[in-house]
Order: sequence, then structure tokens, then C-alpha cells
Amino acid sequence: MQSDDSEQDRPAYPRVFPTGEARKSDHLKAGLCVDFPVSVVLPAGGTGERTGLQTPKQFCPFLGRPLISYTVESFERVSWIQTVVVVVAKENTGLMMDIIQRFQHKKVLVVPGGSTRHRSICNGVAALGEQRRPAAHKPKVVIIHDAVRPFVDEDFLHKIATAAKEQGAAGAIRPLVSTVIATTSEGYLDHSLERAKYRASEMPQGFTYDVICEAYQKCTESDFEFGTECLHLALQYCGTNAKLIDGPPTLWKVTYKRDLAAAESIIKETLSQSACLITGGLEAAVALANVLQKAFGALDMTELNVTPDLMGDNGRYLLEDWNFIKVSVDPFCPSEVEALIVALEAENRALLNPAVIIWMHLSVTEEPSTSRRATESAALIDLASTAKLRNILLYGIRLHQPELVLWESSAKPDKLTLRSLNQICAGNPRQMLNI
Ligand SMILES: Nc1ccn([C@@H]2O[C@H](COP(=O)(O)OP(=O)(O)OP(=O)(O)O)[C@@H](O)[C@H]2O)c(=O)n1
Ligand SMILES: O=P(O)(O)OC[C@@H](O)[C@@H](O)[C@@H](O)CO
Repeated sequence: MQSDDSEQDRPAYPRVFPTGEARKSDHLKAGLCVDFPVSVVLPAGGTGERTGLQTPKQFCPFLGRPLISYTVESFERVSWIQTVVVVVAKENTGLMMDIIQRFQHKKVLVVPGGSTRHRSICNGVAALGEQRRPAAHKPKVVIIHDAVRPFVDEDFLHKIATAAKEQGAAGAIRPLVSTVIATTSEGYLDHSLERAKYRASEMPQGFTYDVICEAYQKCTESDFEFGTECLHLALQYCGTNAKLIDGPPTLWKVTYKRDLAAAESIIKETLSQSACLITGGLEAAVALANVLQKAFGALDMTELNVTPDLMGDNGRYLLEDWNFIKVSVDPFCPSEVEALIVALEAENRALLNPAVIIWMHLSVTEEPSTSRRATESAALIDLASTAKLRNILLYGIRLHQPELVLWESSAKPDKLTLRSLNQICAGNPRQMLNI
């Protein structure tokens, strides 16, 4: 398969990172396994001109993490996917390696891209055939997926991979949003297509390794230069008619600047909406937790679990996607929160998505002096600044309730306080109450 990368331009070996076991937080869906090797090619060698940005869209950050990292994670958390080939422009190889190291992505092969999308995909497919790692088998099925489509789920990948193995090729389709028309050379309407008969071709697509290899071996330079559809190559050069599968609306591609805002909004929505309230077994903290649980429940807000600590079985909260409300009572003691931050870091909990800690400090003694409050706030801000470097977002709320029992009976938190708490628990930075 020749693309424009002459042999001497390509590295002697693709850069390979250790094949990692499934992430701790992997939620493998029961029954979603395949009995044949599947690998993925993520074309990410473009410049993203249509966004109008200097940074190629696949490297634009969302919540401190590049878009491509979300896409890579979508695939690496699927246990039956063997290798994720990321095809990037040669000048971005170093950037991609840094992203892999920083977010500890596994199973990843970095391969240099080409001047067009087809050439990049061709390089990625070729690299799968050249793998020299003992554990890496030549795949039976290759899934091809634009790196700028970060929202893909295991169920749909399973459908595409299975159909590709059976049919030779399979692809995602979506209904057309606008009618397709043909124009005359003078820029007038020539004719329009009956929209009901057509679909938009999306990604992921799947091919048996042999079919996609044959397609790229036989296709023309014009295909490489101007083509946009891998399914067409399979049909044209291998006689393989792809099985088309209706995909979910989340399969859209980030193309324009507006798509970046939409992607960030969706990424935020996928952040954990669950919070674990740690009481330390303190009576006042338990009373507060009961009130919040009722209030959150009544307002259909964040799921709130209450636990005295994170010992024993309660340690599971550290391993899954929970945010935390840590309640402390006088005296003010940052070390309690510091211990939680260290525990989250030890589990790499905030490696990919931010973890949120809300420290609610109950002060039931006399109002602290201004200087003491300033000292305490400074300590908290230092802690928060350090934690943020580890993608852990720390927020502090002080509740001064000389008669805490009132909180249980009458002085229930108002909706604004609860809504702000809920936004914090949902990890939504815009609504967060910074310290
Ligand atoms: N030479 C190229 C061109 C594109 N792509 C990748 O193909 C996917 C879909 O292409 P597109 O959305 O067109 O990305 P760009 O080509 O970067 O966008 P633009 O056309 O706006 O420059 C993207 O992940 C892009 O990085 C690639 O791997 N190699
Ligand atoms: O053409 P672009 O490079 O913008 O994007 C690639 C898309 O064409 C492609 O992802 C789907 O149409 C499926 O082939």
C-alpha cells in the first residue's frame, strides 16, 4: 500500500507504548466480547483548517485534556480492542507522545500521517501489518474512526466490528439533516436528491484487514488525493458491499469552531454526576448529610451517597467516578482533605477526568476572627492550587452554625445553595464556588 510517505520517510518501527491492561475503572459490558483480534486506526493527521484555529482541532484542550485523548480513551477502555493506531502529522509526533505519556494511554501505536486523510489511514493500516510486538496479532478486523469524533460507545463498536467480520465492511450512517443538491457550473440548481433515499456516512467504519489492505493496494492516486469514503474503496476495488448500521447522534465529527463548544458541553455532561459525602462519623456531619441527601433527592439532583470514611469496602468510591463532599467540624484541619487528595492521586482517579472535592467546614463555635479566617482560606487556596495540578478541583464552603441543630429542623439550605452544591458536584467549573 503506497501512500505519499516514501519508505525512507517512515520510522524503522512504529512507536509503541506498553499494552496496558484494562483500566481499573473500565466498565466492561457483560457479553460484549469478540473472538477475533480487532485493532483501530484513528486518523489524526489533519490541520483542522475549518475551525480557523492555529491548533489542529484534535489537539484542542477540553477541561485541560486534548480532544484526541478522549477519543483514544473511548477505544482503550474496550477490552477486546488490541491496538489503537494514532496517525498524526510528523510534526505532531512529539506532541502526541507527550499526550500518551501524560494521560497514561495504553495500547497506542503512533504512526506518521500523510498529506490526505486516505493516505493517513493507509499508513495506519500498514503499521498494523508491520507490528513486531509478540503480543500483537495481525487484526482480523480494523476499525477506522476519525480522531475528532470523541463520542463513540462500546455497543456500537461491537456492532460495527461484528458486521465487518461477517460482511467484509461495515459503516455507521445517520439521517441527512439537509437535502443534497447538484449544482450547474454556473452555480445554479441542477437537481436535488430525494433525501429519504440517502444517508450521511459517518464513523466508525470496520473492515476485515484483508479487504482494507486490498482496497488501498488497488486504489488510484486520485482516490488518495481526493477521496473521502473508505466504504467506496472497499466496493470499488474489492467488490465488498459494506453493511450500513444506523448510528447514534453522538457520532458527529468536530469540524467547525462551533463544534468545539458543543463537544466541551457534552464532555462536561459526561463527567460524574455522583457525589460521596464523607462524614467522619461526626454527629453534626451526619445531620448535615441527611439534610443534603433529602434536599438533593427532592430536587432530583446529584446522586449523593453518605459514608463515614473510605476504609475497607468504602474504598471503592476512590476507584469509580465519584466526586466528594468532605465534611469537617471545628477545629479547621486541612490534613483531612490532604489525605483524600493523596488517595485520589494514588489511584490515578483524576488522570483523565477532573475529580471534584467540596470541603464543607462546619464551625459550631464562636465566629472565627478575621485573621484566623484569612489564615484558613490561604491554607485552603494553597491546597487547591496543588490539587488542580493533579486535575483534582477543590472547593471550600464554610458553614458557621452556632446552633447546628437548627439546620436539621428549620434552617434548611436554600435552593440556590443546593443548586450551587449540585453544580460543584457535577464538576461544572462555570458554576463552582471557588474558595
Ligand atoms: N491528511 C489528513 C487529513 C485529515 N486527517 C484526519 O481525518 C479526520 C477527519 O478529517 P477532517 O475533519 O477533514 O479533519 P481536517 O482535515 O483536519 O479538517 P480541515 O479539512 O478543516 O482541515 C480528522 O481526524 C483528521 O485529523 C488525517 O488523518 N490526515
Ligand atoms: O471529509 P472530511 O475529511 O471532512 O471528513 C471525513 C468524512 O468524510 C468521513 O469521516 C465520513 O464521511 C465517513 O467516510
